[in-house]
Amino acid sequence: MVETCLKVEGVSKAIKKQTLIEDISLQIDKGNILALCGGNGAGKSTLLRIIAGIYRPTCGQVSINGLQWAKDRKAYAAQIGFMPDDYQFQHGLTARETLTFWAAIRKIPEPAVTVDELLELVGLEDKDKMIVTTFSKGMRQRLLFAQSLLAKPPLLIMDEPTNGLDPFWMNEFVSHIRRVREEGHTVIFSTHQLEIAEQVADYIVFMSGGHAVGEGSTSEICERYGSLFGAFNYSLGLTKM
Ligand SMILES: Nc1ncnc2c1ncn2[C@@H]1O[C@H](COP(=O)(O)OP(=O)(O)OP(=O)(O)O)[C@@H](O)[C@H]1O
Repeated sequence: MVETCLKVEGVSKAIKKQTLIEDISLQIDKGNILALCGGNGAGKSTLLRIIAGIYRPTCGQVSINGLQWAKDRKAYAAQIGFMPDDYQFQHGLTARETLTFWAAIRKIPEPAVTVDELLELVGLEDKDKMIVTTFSKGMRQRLLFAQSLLAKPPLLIMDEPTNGLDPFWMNEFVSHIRRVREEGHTVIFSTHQLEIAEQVADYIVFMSGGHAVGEGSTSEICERYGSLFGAFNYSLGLTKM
């Protein structure tokens, strides 16, 4: 029987009378990958932050493996690894110290994946003593990706994970995410890179103006609209089919 990992039901968020997202519902079966696609300001990051427990929804609810943030924060937090799109790194810490620091904050005394393994996975093993604030954008992204895997969480939430990656690391990212899925993890990520979504996502949700404006399995969408790009333009009302 297929089990649901993530369930988002009627979620809206307003800040100071401005509606950021409205009445979003979606779900992901365990071991599947969902990509959120949409233009700038569509509401992707807002939705991911709500799922990660960083923002409280104004209404609606989110459950991960049956757990809700409001009812049991600790158990909910243990379900997730979050890769933010923008992060101010702790000043003065090396790459190794940064991962150890996050493991301590998340109370992972013996991480499921060791810091050495993670540094190697993201190709930073020989940069482990470098101060992270001197890293390039792509190197920072790779370190953020590594930290999201620290606890080998059931649900990985990633905001623009391939932003700033060079073509080699973009391919590596695709391989890592496929491996993560093979290990039974569930993934939700946002991206502007439709080719990445096409390569790894089982399911796509298009967002525009804070609403979910189209969704379907990647293969169905590509068959129906010719490509994700065609569906993206259609979902934004840029082309008529
Ligand atoms: N803290 C906030 N306070 C007020 N408005 C916000 C806040 N955060 C985001 N917004 C607004 O909410 C809307 C959705 O923003 P969000 O960052 O979720 O979009 P996005 O789809 O992730 O965009 P992008 O692709 O450009 O990263 C935008 O209009 C943005 O200006």
